[in-house]
Amino acid sequence: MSIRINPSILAADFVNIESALSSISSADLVHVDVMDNHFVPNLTFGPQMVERIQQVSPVPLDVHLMIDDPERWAPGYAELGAYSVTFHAEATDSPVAVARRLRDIGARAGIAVKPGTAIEPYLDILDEFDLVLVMTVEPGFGGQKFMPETMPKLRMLSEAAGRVGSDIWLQVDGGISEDTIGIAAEAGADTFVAGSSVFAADNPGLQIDLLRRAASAHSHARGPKR
Ligand SMILES: O=C(CO)[C@H](O)[C@H](O)COP(=O)(O)O
Repeated sequence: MSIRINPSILAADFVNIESALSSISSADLVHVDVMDNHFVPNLTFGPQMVERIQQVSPVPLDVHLMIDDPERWAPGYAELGAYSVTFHAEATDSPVAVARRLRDIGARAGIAVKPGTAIEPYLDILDEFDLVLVMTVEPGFGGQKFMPETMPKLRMLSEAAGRVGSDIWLQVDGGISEDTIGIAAEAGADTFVAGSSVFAADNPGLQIDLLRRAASAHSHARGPKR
């Protein structure tokens, strides 16, 4: 199974963003956290900054919208060229409509769930999405502790995706390090967001390799591990 390591620039030096981006050129995508201080109690940046990141990034953008009203805002991130755009299930009553709009524009459409949000309502409509993000911390801040109690959701997603033969990406975000990435890979994740563990490392490129190796050692075909 393909493994993707997506460093989160939330942990990067925003004043030296271009050099931070060049240090992670061996990553698969760069994870870009958009926060509006309404959906989460933190504020980052909006489309103008993301467009600039898109222009200078050596790898495609994986945009994670922690914002209200994704119906209004999400399409703009797809239009500026983000490879994937993920919005929160808790922020909309029309997740399928938002995902279809993102796909129409040409982005991979992702849906994210907070640690306390059930995944069952989405298992039968997985084909509407290209990515499901299971948050492994409460969204809003980097540097938090990985929550292993979120792993049953990944196992359910992995089984459901295996049953229907979907190539959907199963992403985790929050507290991902060499110590925790294997737990998430074992549960079925294939796409890993890592902020502090990559950008606090002396050599972010080497850290990406180490994370990739640790995930690969625990990854297995979709469904329960035999
Ligand atoms: O979405 C996020 C916070 O809401 C961040 O992407 C996430 O927390 C990554 O940071 P770290 O790896 O330091 O936990």
